[in-house]
Amino acid sequence: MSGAETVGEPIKVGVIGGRGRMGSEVCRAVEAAPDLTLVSVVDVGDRREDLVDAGVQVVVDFTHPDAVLDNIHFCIEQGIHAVVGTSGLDQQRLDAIRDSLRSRPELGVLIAPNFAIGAVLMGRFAEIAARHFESVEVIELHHPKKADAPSGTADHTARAIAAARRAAGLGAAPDATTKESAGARGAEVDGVRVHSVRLAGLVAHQEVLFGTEGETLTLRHDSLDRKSFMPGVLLAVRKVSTVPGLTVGIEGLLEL
Ligand SMILES: NC(=O)C1=CN([C@@H]2O[C@H](COP(=O)(O)OP(=O)(O)OC[C@H]3O[C@@H](n4cnc5c(N)ncnc54)[C@H](OP(=O)(O)O)[C@@H]3O)[C@@H](O)[C@H]2O)C=CC1
Ligand SMILES: O=C(O)C1=N[C@H](C(=O)O)C[C@H](O)C1
Repeated sequence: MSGAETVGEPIKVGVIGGRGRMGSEVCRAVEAAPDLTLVSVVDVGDRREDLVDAGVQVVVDFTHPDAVLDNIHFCIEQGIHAVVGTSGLDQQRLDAIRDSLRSRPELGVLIAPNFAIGAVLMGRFAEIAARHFESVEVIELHHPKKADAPSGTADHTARAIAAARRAAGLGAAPDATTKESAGARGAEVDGVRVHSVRLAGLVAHQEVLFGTEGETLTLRHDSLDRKSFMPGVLLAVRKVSTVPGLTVGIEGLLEL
């Protein structure tokens, strides 16, 4: 099944990880959307085949970095479009998804490190700023139940900044540290330092700090509620069948 955008008929949506923090929010958002219908919710211990039995056209996955790749392969095998928010899909895993999609070229798999419009814009602004500053560091701050560090968003931002710096001919950011406690300078992602904070009370936040002689620029985004991700998720659900193949990020759907 692949034609999810049938005019007049609600798109049949299934959610994997539907009892989690994000998955339950997605279920509420889908149920409130008149053009979508929630027909299957799957979590740990449930049969993924229920998605197929329910005639799901688009699956939304918010599960765990260890589970997501297998779920995507399952969707492709079953001919179901997939919208994926789960983090942990590195280049090697993205290549495996592209391989898998070769047998089903009509299907769309849309993976977004972050579905919040402010976070997407912050990434774009960071790319623009990157070539103008000799120094840059990323700080991501999240709730303490988050499974992975650094966050998928921070990883994506750091790699985009690194690519922009390379294109501008910038070398490594200055850093004369020769003595440090383990972890004090954060993780290095494509040459960019990324610091991860886990703190009760937080949801999902990121700062990108730029510096050059005599000035600094700080970009900051705050998701204060998981509802912030829902417009992006619903947009992806509505559009995924129109963008066959693998799409990373919702920038294209937002025409950014
Ligand atoms: N792209 C974006 O905009 C966003 C992405 N995320 C990402 O989404 C993912 C989920 O985050 P969050 O909702 O906070 O996490 P939760 O732990 O709250 O939810 C994940 C849910 O998936 C379930 N689950 C785990 N493995 C499987 C599996 N194999 N099959 C079915 N269900 C499974 C979990 O069950 P159990 O608890 O029993 O393990 C849990 O109910 C993370 O990778 C996070 O980084 C989060 C927010 C925004
Ligand atoms: O786990 C979270 O909460 C989030 N995960 C995503 C990530 O790893 O970047 C997106 C957002 O930061 C919230």
